[in-house]
Amino acid sequence: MSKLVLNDVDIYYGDFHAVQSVNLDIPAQAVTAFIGPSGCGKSTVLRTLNRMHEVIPGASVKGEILLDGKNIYDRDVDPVSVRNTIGMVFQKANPFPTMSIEDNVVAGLKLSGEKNKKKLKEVAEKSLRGANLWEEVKDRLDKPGGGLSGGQQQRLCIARAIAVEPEVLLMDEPCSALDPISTLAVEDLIHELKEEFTIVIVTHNMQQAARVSDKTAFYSLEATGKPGQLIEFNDTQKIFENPDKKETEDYIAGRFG
Ligand SMILES: Nc1ncnc2c1ncn2[C@@H]1O[C@H](COP(=O)(O)OP(=O)(O)OP(=O)(O)O)[C@@H](O)[C@H]1O
Repeated sequence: MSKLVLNDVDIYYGDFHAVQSVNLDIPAQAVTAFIGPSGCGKSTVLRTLNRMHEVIPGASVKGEILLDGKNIYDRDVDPVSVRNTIGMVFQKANPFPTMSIEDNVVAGLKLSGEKNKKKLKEVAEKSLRGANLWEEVKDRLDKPGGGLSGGQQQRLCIARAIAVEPEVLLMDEPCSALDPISTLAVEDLIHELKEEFTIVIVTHNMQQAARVSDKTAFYSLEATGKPGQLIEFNDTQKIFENPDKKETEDYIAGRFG
């Protein structure tokens, strides 16, 4: 079943047409990877999926993006509620550095008015367990988030993202700042999280796309200044072993980009 459906999505930064006519069905409880050369619009498409694109001055989106069949760009939809349902994890782990580990995890819940200390503690533990970080931090929950290693900070950010119980998690190169061991820890986590969430991940690392994703969308662009396009979308295995388009094959084989 599709969780997110993009119908004829065009994306702009002011007059610049960054991405052209994307049609894509993102399946529920699976990992979908976005790959393609630099500047083809992977992050731009990702940010339209939870209405983060429009916070950039002059930025706009045309077309429809349906979440469970409802267009998230309809006038009656509150962008804040979209961002609660569709959480995001960024390239660089961005915990609040001086805030305690526990408070980092429940920051979003507190912001939405939750004050019950028992409930906050429960959610913190559940989310840290969910992010495979609990065992490493359970004895120092009151210590600053900034004191964790890079890989731990990224898992802390994932714990923070899942604490508000989203349905979809968007990840923009979540491992690009991590060492190989932390990367594997986050990849294992992504694998577990898809039981519960729909995940969309932008990655430059093709091995990573092949390892973690069920579906892969390959984007490209004809030339700098031209809009990015979705070239091919299919099962990850098919994209990597026997793509339909020559452009995809060239990119996967490292002949382009
Ligand atoms: N805030 C912005 N304002 C104007 N143009 C932007 C902005 N962000 C991105 N762009 C442009 O939109 C196009 C797509 O960028 P985007 O970052 O989505 O590509 P990408 O495929 O994610 O690239 P990379 O792999 O290098 O991160 C590029 O031409 C980029 O310069």
